[in-house]
Amino acid sequence: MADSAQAQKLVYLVTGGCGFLGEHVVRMLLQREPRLGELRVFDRHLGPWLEELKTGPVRVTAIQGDVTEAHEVAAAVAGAHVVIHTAGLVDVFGRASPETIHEVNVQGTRNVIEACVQTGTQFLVYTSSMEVVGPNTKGHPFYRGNEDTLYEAVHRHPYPCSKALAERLVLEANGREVHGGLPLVTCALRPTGIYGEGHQIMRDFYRQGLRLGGWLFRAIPASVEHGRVYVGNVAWMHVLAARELERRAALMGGQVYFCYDGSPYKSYEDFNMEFLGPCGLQLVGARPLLPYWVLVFVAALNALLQWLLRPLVLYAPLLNPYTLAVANTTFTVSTDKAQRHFGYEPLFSWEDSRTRTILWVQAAGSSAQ
Ligand SMILES: NC(=O)C1=CN([C@@H]2O[C@H](COP(=O)(O)OP(=O)(O)OC[C@H]3O[C@@H](n4cnc5c(N)ncnc54)[C@H](O)[C@@H]3O)[C@@H](O)[C@H]2O)C=CC1
Ligand SMILES: C[C@H](CCCC(C)(C)O)[C@H]1CC[C@H]2[C@@H]3[C@H](O)CC4=CC(=O)CC[C@]4(C)[C@H]3CC[C@]12C
Repeated sequence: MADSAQAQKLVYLVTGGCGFLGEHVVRMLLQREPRLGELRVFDRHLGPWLEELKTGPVRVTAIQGDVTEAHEVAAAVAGAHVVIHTAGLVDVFGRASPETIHEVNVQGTRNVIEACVQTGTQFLVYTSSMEVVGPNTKGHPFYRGNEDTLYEAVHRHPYPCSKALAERLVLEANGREVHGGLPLVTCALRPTGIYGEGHQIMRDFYRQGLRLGGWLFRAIPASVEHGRVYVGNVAWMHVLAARELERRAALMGGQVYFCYDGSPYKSYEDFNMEFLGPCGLQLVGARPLLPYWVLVFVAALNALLQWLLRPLVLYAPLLNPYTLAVANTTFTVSTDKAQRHFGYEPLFSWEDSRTRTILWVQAAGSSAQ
């Protein structure tokens, strides 16, 4: 009986499977989930790289769909054993409207939950974010905190608001009866700032540095620590959590886990230099070159320009009051909850993560020339 249960092949669905994190989750499942029988990759935009995966031993089904369309989600979820819901609109730059962010991140998540309930899918892993906790609007530091650290989570920006609401929906859905009578088991993983192969903002910083003759200019004090985690380890954590939800339902159901690994605690810019430095860039200044009030002023000006220009053109620079506050507030985690609850250990050391990211930045940078 135990043998036949072990031999059972499972159907996994990854929403947002063609995004930065989603692609790593998809590839990790194919490499490291022995019970995988079929992998459904659901995304609004399917990547051409999916084709090469279709020649392997696991059946890979690409599904072009929108999480805001309940019927499309239900069709994709039907018959799946496990859903990893990573699709989301990651926008802190004002590219999308608050309504669209809410629709994708909150209503999309509601659709995924309801689809699980209607079709009898029992296991749901949700990609949440550190942003559901903070940094808060008051700029309070969160220093080496864990899942139980008390922190005043106050959100105003549409992205963290939407992630917090969606996470709550997922956690509250734990224990709901799904079609067939069994309970839904859910958990939420909260990555800090993810980096690694495919990280577009890192690539943009690299290209910007190249345009400026190899220089980047420090804007944030080196003393402000920003939590970062390697994409391969975040993907591995999703795969392990999804695998262990069944065996450890009572312990893991309804729980949140920060994503962590051995990446060093550094400021956002100093951390990026771990990769951009070996690619030939230099960060100028031991201290920020501009006084903080100038950055606050430019960020506010950018927000005003975005609002004024919106009828004519989309103006969405990296610097705005929200991104400045996030980059300028210490937020780091120190926890072993995922290790205690489901045996997570980072698959990639810091050295591996760093080397892989450097190689990718070099390749991505040269392909831009
Ligand atoms: N990038 C980061 O540093 C962090 C990301 N996260 C979360 O991780 C998840 C993945 O983020 P990334 O990979 O960075 O973003 P991404 O933008 O690269 O990937 C998101 C994927 O979701 C898909 N998607 C968006 N709207 C959709 C819709 N309506 N229907 C179907 N698919 C849709 C996109 O096409 C994309 O492939 C998100 O839920 C995000 O909130 C959490 C913490 C940090
Ligand atoms: C773009 C910011 C850095 C620019 C600062 C400037 C203009 C002074 O150089 C990024 C700083 C921190 C990033 C965010 C953070 O890593 C946490 C995140 C979690 C998520 O769930 C989504 C992405 C993000 C909000 C991430 C976005 C870019 C930064 C704000």
